[in-house]
Amino acid sequence: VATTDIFVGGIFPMSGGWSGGQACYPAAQMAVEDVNNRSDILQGYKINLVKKDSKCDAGLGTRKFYDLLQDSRIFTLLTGCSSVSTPIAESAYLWNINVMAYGASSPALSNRSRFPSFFRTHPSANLHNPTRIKLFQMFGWKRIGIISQGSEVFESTAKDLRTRLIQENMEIVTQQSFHADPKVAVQNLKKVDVRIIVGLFYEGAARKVMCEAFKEKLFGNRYVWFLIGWYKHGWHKVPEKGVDCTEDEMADTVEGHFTTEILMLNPTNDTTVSGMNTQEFLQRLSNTTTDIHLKGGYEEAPLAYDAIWAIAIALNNSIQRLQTSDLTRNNGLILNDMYRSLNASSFTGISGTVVFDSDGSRMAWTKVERMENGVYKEILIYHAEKKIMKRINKINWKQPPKDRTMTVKRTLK
Ligand SMILES: CC1(C)CO[C@@H](CC(=O)O)CN1
Repeated sequence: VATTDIFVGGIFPMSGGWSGGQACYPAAQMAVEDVNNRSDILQGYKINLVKKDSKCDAGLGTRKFYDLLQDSRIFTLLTGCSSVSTPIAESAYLWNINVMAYGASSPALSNRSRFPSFFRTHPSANLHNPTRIKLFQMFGWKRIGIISQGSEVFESTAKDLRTRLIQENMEIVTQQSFHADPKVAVQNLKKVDVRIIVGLFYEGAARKVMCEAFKEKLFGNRYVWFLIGWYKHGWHKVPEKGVDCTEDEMADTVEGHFTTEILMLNPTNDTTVSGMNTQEFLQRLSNTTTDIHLKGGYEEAPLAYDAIWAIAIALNNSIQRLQTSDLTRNNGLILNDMYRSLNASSFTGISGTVVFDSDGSRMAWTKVERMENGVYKEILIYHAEKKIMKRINKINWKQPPKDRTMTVKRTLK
């Protein structure tokens, strides 16, 4: 049977701020191979992934998008990095192209009017916020401080967190932001005696913030820090320019902090739409590249694998309604039909159930860990959309710290 070739563009960051293409490209290739080997999906069609390297740079990514546009057979695109996905997703619909981001976390991308044909298997960074709020409610914390690094993804996340805190009648005692040096921001946190603090910054800045916290004595069992869970293992022990705290001082400061992160690997052992479970996927992935677990984007590889499946399943629905000649970006037929199919996606992927919200963003499980005796302990997982919480381990504290200095009410004799 003659097969019709389908060409999917793929822009992968093989280096740069987030070098996620190193593990995500092999994962996407694996999905292309698996889909092409199935007789029950896209029967008579063969997917071809046309790869470009963006180096996680917006300018280069835009040039690579332009290069892919020279191939008129391409009508769907995979992208990584928020900085690269944003300019592409802003204009792709003008060429009748659907965009599926496996590696873009910026909350700003959840905006249908600005990104009409954008979907992502990578959840928005905002997904951490309902989980943070859930923990505040569990422990009766209503006075919250926020300290964020001045980059778009963290400013947007802080804005969303503020909105949610106000909705929950919680008090934002202060919001401090910084660019390079967090010293003043941390001093300002100390001044207002805030005890529950959410930190939104990259890993390098986290080392600077926590050293300043040590100097301001903004740590210990009267304080609770919420940091981000995707820093690399032992992040607080890595030497950092401008950080003069010792390893022990850093260890004392980070002891007891919580982290939130988005689960990118299906937490169950379900058999997924591909026929594999997560362990089989990880085994096959490790066979594609030596030491792939040390490469950029290893955590996000399931998102890239599922991005291809999301496109294949949507396309499989669309070709029931369209002709092969309609698989082109010369008209809006496949753009609109695939958009409809993607909107209705709901399948069990390696990264969990793949469902997109009305802005094309992925819902997913989040995980809470706490550093106890210098080691991260899994506390619970939480699904904000399903409102399901699964506890894993107990927290090792006598009682939760208070969110303010408790003034003892003097009873008049
Ligand atoms: C969890 C992380 C590291 C957040 O940034 C994403 C990259 C980006 O949003 O540019 C990749 N995944």
